[in-house]
Amino acid sequence: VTKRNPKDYIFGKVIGEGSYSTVYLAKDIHTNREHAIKVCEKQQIIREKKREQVRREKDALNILSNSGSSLFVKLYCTFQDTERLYFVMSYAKNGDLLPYINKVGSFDAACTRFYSGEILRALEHLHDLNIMHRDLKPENILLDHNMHIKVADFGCSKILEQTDAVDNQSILDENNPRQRTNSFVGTAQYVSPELLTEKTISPSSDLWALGCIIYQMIAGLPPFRSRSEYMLFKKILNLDYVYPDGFNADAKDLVQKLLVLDPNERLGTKDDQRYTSIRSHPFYNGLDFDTLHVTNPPPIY
Ligand SMILES: NC(=O)Nc1ccc2c(c1)=C(Cc1cc(-c3cccc(C(=O)NCCN4CCCCC4)c3)c[nH]1)C(=O)N=2
Repeated sequence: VTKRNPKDYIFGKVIGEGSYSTVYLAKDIHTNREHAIKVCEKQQIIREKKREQVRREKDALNILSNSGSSLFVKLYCTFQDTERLYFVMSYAKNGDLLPYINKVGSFDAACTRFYSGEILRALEHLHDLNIMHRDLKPENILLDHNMHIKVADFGCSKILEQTDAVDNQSILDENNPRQRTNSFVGTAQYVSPELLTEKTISPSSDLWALGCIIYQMIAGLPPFRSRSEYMLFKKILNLDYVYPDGFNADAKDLVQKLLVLDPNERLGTKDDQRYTSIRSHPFYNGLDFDTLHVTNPPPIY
């Protein structure tokens, strides 16, 4: 197969922007298929010391693209020219989850169950592949033409190498030193306490973010908010958040079991098979996780 180049695509509107990348809607002139092409400026990557992140993103996307799951954006191909790197990925026509939460203010229980259930299935798949996302938030949960999710943006992801061997089971073992990472990752409102303090890396940090997202689907805003990042981190470390009146009681119980300061005590971290204890929480009563991908999503209104 000949290597693609920018001339194989008609570039359209900008559909995403990052500190060192821009995502364009583009059409492949040979297949007429629409793609999202993430274009990274090489100079910017070097200036921002993001080479490691770009490499991790490509490695994670390659593993996921060959894993057979439709719950993630697929990486079709990559190429480069003198100034830029190009990642050709799936185009999710309906954009990300955040404008939908903002548009309706609050998801009803059926929508919260369905969409948090799809995110849970994505985390089961991701963590079973020893990959952590580490920047899970509504803006990184995309919606395809059928309104099913596709998780995007693996720029903060970490593939747990054999040497790390850090997953929730192994860090339960007292004499297993916690792995430390020196790079702060993620978005402030959704970052877990252990990433703020010991810099521990564990899949459990994505379960904390899931708790924040479930809260936000129902309350309309994330649980921890402040204009100052320092105050925001203080609130996270003090578990300083409140449930609005009328918050679904089962969802509240589930969020309380995910927004736990100790990453080893979060619901799901002791499961032999991920994440049976979250799937069996009363909030998900009646939801068939194994057919979610072929179920028509409930309308968001
Ligand atoms: N950092 C990254 O890697 N980012 C990526 C990667 C892959 C990718 C990606 C980002 C995508 C982002 C994206 C953005 C959009 C988009 C942008 C602008 C407008 C819209 C849009 O109007 N969608 C209709 C949905 N609206 C939403 C609000 C309520 C009414 C209806 C979609 C569609 N897909 C994508 O499709 N594929």
